[in-house]
Amino acid sequence: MINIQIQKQLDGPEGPMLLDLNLQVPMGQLITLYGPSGAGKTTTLKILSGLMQAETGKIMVADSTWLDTSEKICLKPQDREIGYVFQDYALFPNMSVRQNLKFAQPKDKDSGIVQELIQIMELENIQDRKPDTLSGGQQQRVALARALVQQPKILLLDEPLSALDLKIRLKLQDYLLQVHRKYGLTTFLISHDIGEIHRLSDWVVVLEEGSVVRQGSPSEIFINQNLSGKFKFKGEVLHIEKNEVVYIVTVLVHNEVVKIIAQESEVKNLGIGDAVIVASKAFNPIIYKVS
Ligand SMILES: Nc1ncnc2c1ncn2[C@@H]1O[C@H](COP(=O)(O)OP(=O)(O)OP(=O)(O)O)[C@@H](O)[C@H]1O
Repeated sequence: MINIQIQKQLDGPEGPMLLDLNLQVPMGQLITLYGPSGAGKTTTLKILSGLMQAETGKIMVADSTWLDTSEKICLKPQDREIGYVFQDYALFPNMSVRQNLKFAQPKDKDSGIVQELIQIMELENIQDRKPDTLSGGQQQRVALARALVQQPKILLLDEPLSALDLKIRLKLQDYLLQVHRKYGLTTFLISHDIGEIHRLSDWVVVLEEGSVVRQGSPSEIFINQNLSGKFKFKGEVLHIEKNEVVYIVTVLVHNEVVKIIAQESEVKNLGIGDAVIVASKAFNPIIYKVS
């Protein structure tokens, strides 16, 4: 179990904001932090990694205490067995792919891991190249491999795929799931992409203004939302994207872009540019064509 209880005063988007979390998650899961900009998602990952300090709090990972402000315990980032991947790849530009991985490898750890990750992440053909000769997707594969060379228990992913186009993103999601499972990691992902969250996550934690406002499985969070009142509005279909089990329909309503989860039967006759009504039905939004 990972037990996170942290408090930190932040300068929120609309003034002072208290990041105040009390979160328990089982080891081995892929947990997504979801929520509006400025909610405190990145700060949470930074405090977990030890790159930023909480004012008060406690972080327990299985039996080990990473942080306990009342006991003045605060493990250094390098002692926390964490791998971190950001949106920008932050690779060493003067080193080849293999050298980037070798450099990250702890001296006392298994030397076979670099070769293993080169194979898993399919980096053989680019292992002697420098990062600036690689595409974004290739660089992000290297960044992921480099984080895993350290054989972390916990992988922190701060919107690692958001700069990539959809096709590459889907491929990278497969790599992510593969390594998450193979190495028995506990992974914290920040993502705004509902399709990605559905594909990858076991558990979703929704943060707003520094607090957890909801948590549950992706379906509980995005499909079975209990909407309090009925609503109905007209819009235009901008995009339809198939996820493994559902469709995500992007609809323009006035100046708002809204994403709706829909079943196959609901999108069968829908096309880009169609006028639609988005309405609540028995607490779940449904979508249907009006012209
Ligand atoms: N060291 C700090 N001290 C005070 N305020 C901070 C500090 N670091 C970040 N903040 C503020 O805390 C708020 C939350 O930032 P954070 O980066 O955690 O949000 P986020 O949910 O990751 O947002 P986004 O989705 O835009 O990346 C922001 O308003 C930010 O300006």
